[in-house]
Amino acid sequence: MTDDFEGFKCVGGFSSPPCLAGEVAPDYFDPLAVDPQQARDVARWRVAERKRLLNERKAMRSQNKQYVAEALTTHLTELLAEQRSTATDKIVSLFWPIKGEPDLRLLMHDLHGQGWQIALPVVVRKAGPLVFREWCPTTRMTRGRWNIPVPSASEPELHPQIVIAPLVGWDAEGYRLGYGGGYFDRTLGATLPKPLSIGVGFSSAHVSTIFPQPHDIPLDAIITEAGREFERE
Ligand SMILES: Nc1nc2c(c(=O)[nH]1)N(C=O)[C@@H](CNc1ccc(C(=O)N[C@@H](CCC(=O)O)C(=O)O)cc1)CN2
Ligand SMILES: Nc1ncnc2c1ncn2[C@@H]1O[C@H](COP(=O)(O)OP(=O)(O)OP(=O)(O)O)[C@@H](O)[C@H]1O
Repeated sequence: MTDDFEGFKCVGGFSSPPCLAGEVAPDYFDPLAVDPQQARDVARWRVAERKRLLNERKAMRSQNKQYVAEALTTHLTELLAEQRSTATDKIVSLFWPIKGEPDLRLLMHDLHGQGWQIALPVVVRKAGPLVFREWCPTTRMTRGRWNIPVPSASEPELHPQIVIAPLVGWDAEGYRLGYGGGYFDRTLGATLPKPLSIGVGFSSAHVSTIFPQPHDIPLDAIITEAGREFERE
């Protein structure tokens, strides 16, 4: 490599940050670049779609919700039994139900009884990755951000191999719509090795596409009361 930059518009050297790549090599194509207008349109669409899906979920009869939680428990029990043989640590994260999410607390108890360690997500930093804290049936819960019940700060931090994420919406390519904080994407994007990610929610929360953006990380599987709606090859 030569140090002669005469021919280049940018004379900063070859260690230019990626945003200058187009100046160093004019034909450079940035696959992660987004059209700002399009990004704004997608963000606006997501706000409206979340609202619609959350209202629909709110209106669901509690009998139906209970049926969904039971069916999800059956499907997840089966899936986790398949994972059991390969999982070395047997740590799975679930969630404490909020805003009409399926209540999988009985599953949390069952799995704990089967020897799984259960972790719950905690927002420790706004716009940061989630931290997971250990939960067991006797754990004292406190209120975290947005009043979400979380294991108290004295509980140990865990690194789950399997992350079960609640869905506000989902599409058939494994993309998830959540509450709009970007927390699961940030967490999955920052965790190595990447945990197995499973989205769970209502079959009726299917949308034809969530218009995935570069920050969206597709899940490995999507489970609803109808069974495995999506599974990565
Ligand atoms: N049960 C459960 N726990 C979870 C999640 C989840 O989806 N479900 N999370 C998954 O990521 C994290 C919390 N993420 C959340 C992100 C936003 C809002 C929320 O209510 N946002 C407000 C807007 C507030 C603001 O902008 O300041 C709202 O939607 O009205 C709630 C949870 C961690 N714990
Ligand atoms: N890895 C990331 N790095 C930086 N910003 C991110 C990342 N992931 C998501 N975001 C930002 O978070 C915001 C919300 O993202 P998105 O609409 O995908 O949230 P969500 O998946 O519905 O929310 P949640 O996971 O909290 O339930 C977006 O503005 C996005 O730019």
